[in-house]
Amino acid sequence: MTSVTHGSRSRRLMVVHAHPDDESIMTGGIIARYLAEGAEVTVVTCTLGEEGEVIGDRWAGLAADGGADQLGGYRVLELTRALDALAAPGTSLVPTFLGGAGRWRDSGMAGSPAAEHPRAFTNAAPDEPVTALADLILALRPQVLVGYDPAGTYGHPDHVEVHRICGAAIDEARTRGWSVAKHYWSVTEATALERGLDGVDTRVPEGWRMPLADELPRYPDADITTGVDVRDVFERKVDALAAHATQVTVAPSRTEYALSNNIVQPIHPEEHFILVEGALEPPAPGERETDLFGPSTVDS
Ligand SMILES: CC(=O)N[C@H]1[C@@H](O[C@@H]2[C@H](O)[C@H](O)[C@@H](O)[C@H](O)[C@H]2O)O[C@H](CO)[C@@H](O)[C@@H]1O
Ligand SMILES: [Zn+2]
Repeated sequence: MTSVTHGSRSRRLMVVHAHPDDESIMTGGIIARYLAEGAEVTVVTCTLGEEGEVIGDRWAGLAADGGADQLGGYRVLELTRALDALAAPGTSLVPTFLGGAGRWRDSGMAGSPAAEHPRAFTNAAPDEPVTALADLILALRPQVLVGYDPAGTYGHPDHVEVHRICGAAIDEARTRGWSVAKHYWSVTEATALERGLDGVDTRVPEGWRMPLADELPRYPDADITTGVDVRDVFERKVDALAAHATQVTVAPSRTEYALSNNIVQPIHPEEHFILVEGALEPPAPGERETDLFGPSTVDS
């Protein structure tokens, strides 16, 4: 049966991410905004982030490399805290790990020996994570699914795999009875990046540095189909970033952050997306959607 869903109560959003911290970095605003508007939001995380570097001394001993290899468990706590920060009063949000917590492991940056680990996400049998995600789609029936672009955001192998499994799982779910109405890639808009970095160099926190000219990923403005204003939930997004304290440091200004590489990155008040397929009413050339669900979403 097909019905047109306008009310936010029937809106169901699924965001799919590689590691704990990506959800807040790339989609913290839309998670908080749509939750606050009454939508059901599912944050799928594919690994525990076991291979992350650790900011600061307090938890450095948890790292995989030369440490106790307990960082993954600790990042579950950080993710739980971040999702709490994004959830408006009266709403709740808990982690959903693809395949269950611990099923797949952080593969490390490109070239890392961590990719050889038997549970490494990029070492999985190709169809396993796809079917696991399709199972979640069939169970939760999101009208909108947000994943990553083909480059895997900045080329991280786990991000590239998230891109692959999202497209494949949407296809599999369609054959098994649920059509995701709209599939987006979460990306950074070039102008938003430039605007966010403008003027920051005069107040870069001690030890941080400005990014080199093309160091941070971005897409030309013309490629962006959708921009969602998240200013109303901006402080929640900042608090969620701060919850990932082994991975993210928020600047005193609360308008920039840095990962363990100490490269300044803006915290964006608008989040940008590329609509991949399934648009009921694709935006006219040169125009942009401002709502992932758009004026109406078919809830088939
Ligand atoms: C945002 C993100 O995807 N972080 C990943 C990434 O972490 C980066 C990596 O350690 C890199 O070497 C550092 O320079 C950078 O500062 C880190 O953010 O890769 C990690 C390992 O796979 C992953 O755990 C982390 O979530
Ligand atoms: Zn990541």
